[in-house]
Amino acid sequence: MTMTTTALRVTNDHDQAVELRYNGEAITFAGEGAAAMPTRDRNCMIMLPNATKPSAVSPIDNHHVLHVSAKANTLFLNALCKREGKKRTGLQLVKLRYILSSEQSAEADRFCEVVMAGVYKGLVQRKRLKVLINPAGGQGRARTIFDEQVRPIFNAAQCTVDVQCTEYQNHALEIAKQLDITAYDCLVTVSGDGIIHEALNGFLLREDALEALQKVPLGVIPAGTGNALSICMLGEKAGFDPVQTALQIIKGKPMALDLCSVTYADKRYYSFLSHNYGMTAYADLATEPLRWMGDARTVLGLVKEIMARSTYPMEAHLDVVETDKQKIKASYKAARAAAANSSSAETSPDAAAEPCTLEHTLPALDTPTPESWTVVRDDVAFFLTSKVPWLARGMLSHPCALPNDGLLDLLLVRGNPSIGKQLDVFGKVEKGEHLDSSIVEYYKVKSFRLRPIQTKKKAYVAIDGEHAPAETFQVETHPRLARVLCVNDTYVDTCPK
Ligand SMILES: Nc1ncnc2c1ncn2[C@@H]1O[C@H](COP(=O)(O)OP(=O)(O)OP(=O)(O)O)[C@@H](O)[C@H]1O
Repeated sequence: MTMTTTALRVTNDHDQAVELRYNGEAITFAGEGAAAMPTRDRNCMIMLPNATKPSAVSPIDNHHVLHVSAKANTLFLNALCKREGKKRTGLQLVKLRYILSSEQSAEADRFCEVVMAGVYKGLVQRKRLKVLINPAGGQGRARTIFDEQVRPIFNAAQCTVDVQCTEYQNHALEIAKQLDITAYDCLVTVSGDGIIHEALNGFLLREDALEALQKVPLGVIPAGTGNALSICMLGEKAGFDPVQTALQIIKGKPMALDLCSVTYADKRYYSFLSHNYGMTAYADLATEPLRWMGDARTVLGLVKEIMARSTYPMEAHLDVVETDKQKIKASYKAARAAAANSSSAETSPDAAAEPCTLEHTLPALDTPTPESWTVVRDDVAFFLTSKVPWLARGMLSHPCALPNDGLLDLLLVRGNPSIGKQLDVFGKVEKGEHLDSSIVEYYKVKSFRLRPIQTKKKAYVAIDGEHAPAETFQVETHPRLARVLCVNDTYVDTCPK
């Protein structure tokens, strides 16, 4: 269906006429004064409509228009536009100002209304954001990243921004637990995956946990060392970009996320990323004193483990759904296509889905698992389940993971394969090509129980990248329990051929 074009004639301050045209998909500029010379301020490029050079910003598509309004004879148009210049990439905040005549007020209001309805179709305008910044996250740059790159974009979109810095470990959990869920449209984390883990667990400690998780989606600004969720939503480059991720919060739709309950003998909490045992857990946790090395520390840890031919004994009980790699790849492709179809339909993709519940269905930890479950009793190089395809930049460990299929992807390497074969697997993990290796098993599982078997060598368990006891625990997936603002229908396409 083609939409009629709405137009508004304005003038720049050189008295040149400019016609703004909106066709339902983009704003374009025409007329004598359409050209504009960019002038920069500290945080944004302000296009002053009084110069003569042609503007490179037109057309501005719906996705990139943040706000348009008319007030006291001025039309304000805020957008994110491609940066100009050879070395520049990415998006930059642009603010345009035009002059309206006094008779134009009603016409300008109508124009703004049409544009705002179009560029925010199906979305919440002027979101009320609760922003949690971890000043200790990443290299301690979260506050600066937010103030310099993110806040100006939220302001330009006329969002209400309520900022709070986390002051100690689990502070984000406390804040989410107490949050007034009627006051906010989104809980934004400015840090790494650790703060997201805390916020989700805070929501889950509430009496109204389900309502809170559904009503207040997460928004993710990557400012930590590990930003797995952000990478999975936007890719390795844009997922690390504060501007692209700020736009995602403004223009994203809530995407359902499965969560997992993790049960130990004495506690239960929730995870959203991974459950890790063996050399991959060692590489993550035992190398923490080498943080100064950056990402290289985990590579070093893995190489050390492979060279030492380390194995870790364990007993795993698995509620297996699929073990055939080709079938898993085929259903991954089908699920991606289905997500795209349902999001292009008029009804929201969530409408067709089963309502989520918080019910725990697994047998107690000290009772046997169902007979239908598969038992793996073996020495393993590692046992790594994940809800996300990328666990870190350059680590596409679970290329068939989906945000809301109700399943975990298990990556398993048993026994003690040759050093060459193991190095080959880790060499290929960057692009997810390790899946086809003969030593890699890749399953879809619904739930599992893992019993690490103690030996003289210290064993590590990492849950969502954090230390967890190397004791028996079980994990159950809870489909579609949380929501996160995402500009795509599902995670970016990661499945190899
Ligand atoms: N003010 C604070 N001072 C110290 N630690 C904090 C503070 N606020 C939050 N934290 C803790 O910082 C930890 C790391 O947070 P997060 O994972 O989000 O960032 P990160 O840079 O990716 O960290 P890491 O590399 O440790 O995973 C969390 O355990 C959180 O509880």
